[in-house]
Amino acid sequence: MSPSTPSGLFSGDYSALRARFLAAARTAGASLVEYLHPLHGPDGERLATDVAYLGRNDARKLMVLISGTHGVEGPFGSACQTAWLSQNTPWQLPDDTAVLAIHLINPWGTAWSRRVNEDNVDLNRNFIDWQKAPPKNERYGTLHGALVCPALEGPAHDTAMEAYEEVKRRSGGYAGLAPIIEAGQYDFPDGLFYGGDGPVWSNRTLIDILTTLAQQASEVVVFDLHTGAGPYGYPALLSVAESEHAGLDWGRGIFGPALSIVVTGANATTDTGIAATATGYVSAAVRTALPKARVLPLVVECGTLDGATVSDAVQADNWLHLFGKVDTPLGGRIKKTLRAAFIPEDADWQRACLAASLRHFDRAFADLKAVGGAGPEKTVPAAAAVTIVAHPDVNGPRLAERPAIEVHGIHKRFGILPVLNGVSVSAQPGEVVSMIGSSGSGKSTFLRCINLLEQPNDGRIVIDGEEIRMKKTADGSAVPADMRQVERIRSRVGMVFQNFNLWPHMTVLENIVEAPLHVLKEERQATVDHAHALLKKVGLSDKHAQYPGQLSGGQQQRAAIARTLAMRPKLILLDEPTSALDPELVGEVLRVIRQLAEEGNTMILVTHEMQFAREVSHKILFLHQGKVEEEGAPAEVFTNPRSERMRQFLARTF
Ligand SMILES: Nc1ncnc2c1ncn2[C@@H]1O[C@H](COP(=O)(O)OP(=O)(O)OP(=O)(O)O)[C@@H](O)[C@H]1O
Repeated sequence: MSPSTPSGLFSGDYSALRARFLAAARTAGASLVEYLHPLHGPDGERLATDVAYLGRNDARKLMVLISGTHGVEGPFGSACQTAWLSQNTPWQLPDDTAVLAIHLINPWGTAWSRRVNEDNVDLNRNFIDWQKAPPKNERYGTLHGALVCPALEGPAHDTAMEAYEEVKRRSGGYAGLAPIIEAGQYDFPDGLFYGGDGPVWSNRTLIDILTTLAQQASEVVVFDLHTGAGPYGYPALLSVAESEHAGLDWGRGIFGPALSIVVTGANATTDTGIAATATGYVSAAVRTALPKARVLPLVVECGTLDGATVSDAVQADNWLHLFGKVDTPLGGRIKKTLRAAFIPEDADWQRACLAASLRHFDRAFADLKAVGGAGPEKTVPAAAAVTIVAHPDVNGPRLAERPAIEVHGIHKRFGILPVLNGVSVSAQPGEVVSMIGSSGSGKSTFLRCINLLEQPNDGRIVIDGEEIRMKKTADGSAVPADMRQVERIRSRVGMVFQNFNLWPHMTVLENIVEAPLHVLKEERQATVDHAHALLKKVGLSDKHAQYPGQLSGGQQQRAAIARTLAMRPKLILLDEPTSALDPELVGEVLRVIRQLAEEGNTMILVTHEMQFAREVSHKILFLHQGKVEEEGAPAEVFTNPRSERMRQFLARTF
């Protein structure tokens, strides 16, 4: 891979970055350790920080590369790591020298295109000494109200803007404000440059990685890879320190005037574009974590747009996550602006930043190898990779995962006929819940209430953390308060019906691409490619040009499942997906559903296929006359049913 052709290396897609890095690390012969993050990415993907280690475990000289401290900047650091690992293949290392590449230390931020982490924490302000009270930033407090204003327009917005502009004028423009705002603050969890209230997951993970894999080293060079400050396309090489230390002289010796040293402090200044007033940098953390080593902490900082523009983009993104919605046109624009402020879609910028960074790595690495005399270099065996899956959280409580769906106390009447009498269910991401029960017990009605194909008369529905807002009508029953919200949430919930519901006048392919093109406004070619991939997955590659009427029932249902998956749903509801099929066609549809379960899709399944429900589900709900009569793990419910009704039902159906 040549740095003159970086196309694709800077992709904003977390999974693509990860796949490229892992492939490069494996080819280089690295051992890999995966630190799983407790949360998922926007497409439901598992998030992790990947760690590649090249060389002997007892190597006393170590080069460390860290990417993604600020999530949205991750594509730059990832590109550097991937290109450097690839460029040096086959790897020649002396016995005493090793390389440690820490890929996307804030994986949530990269996956969700945020500078901060999942708790709105700026990781580069989080590495403070938490035994002491966090630093105070009184002047940020005076600006907070103007920086975090809920209104985008109108009098409240105008007042906030006037206040902000006034302080900016008095400070001599954004350059005067930046040292206040970017110094970090520990009092406003919804604010900018928030440092947190304790060590966050990425902090604990970085320290665990260094403690586990770097303790043996006595000479350590660390690169932390950033974008967004300094002049456009000119990567600056910095070393950030709270005071002079031996590593800084080492850095001066290697890089001479090319290295800018930034000594931080309450009133410190720098013209590098970063905040000299801040504390809690990664650079401080690596020195604290490796107290016995001489550490040279380096930062590569690639300038993009001017400071005020980058700051506006960060501020807008903070507004979006506090008060707006990401999946709206405005949300899309804010995200695009934020990404462009940190990773310009400009091949020249990307090429220049990548090439300069790789030169810095080469230069530092050559010096590191020479420290104390360079030993003979040996080729790293290509098959040395050992994959260890590390547990995600070693030092603190694991963050609770947000349920994919929570439904509380649903009531539904048809006229005077009560059908659902307070039914509740919840499913964690990746769980399959099956609803069983006699005909007429309310299973399908419940499923249809979840995505408001039927309007429940009472109850609460929370999908992927967002509650469907309801209001009461004159007769006291509840109806959705905002149909646009319902439409938006519905687009995240896939439904597979008993009778397939394919459009008869459209080909299979047209059926699949219809909603992604018109509802999600996806780009045509990408949608068509995705549709073909889904048809392959459900075993219908050769049927894309046929009309539903030309397919068997089993094939139609598999096409309907592909159509549901094309919307990349967070949750899939399946309403008796096999009950309209001839018995010999049931198996092919169940196989596809089983595959979806194994791939970690969250599903609620209404079915009469008891054996299948038992095998595939995490939880079973038995409904009787509109109430949950029994609920539990399949092994419990099917083997030791508690209620007499459940026993009778099983006796009839098994
Ligand atoms: N639109 C409707 N109007 C009036 N009654 C309805 C309507 N939909 C369902 N019902 C009634 O609500 C009750 C529950 O029906 P539902 O289809 O939810 O049950 P089910 O458990 O899914 O049954 P099955 O397993 O037979 O599909 C039934 O008595 C049904 O007749």
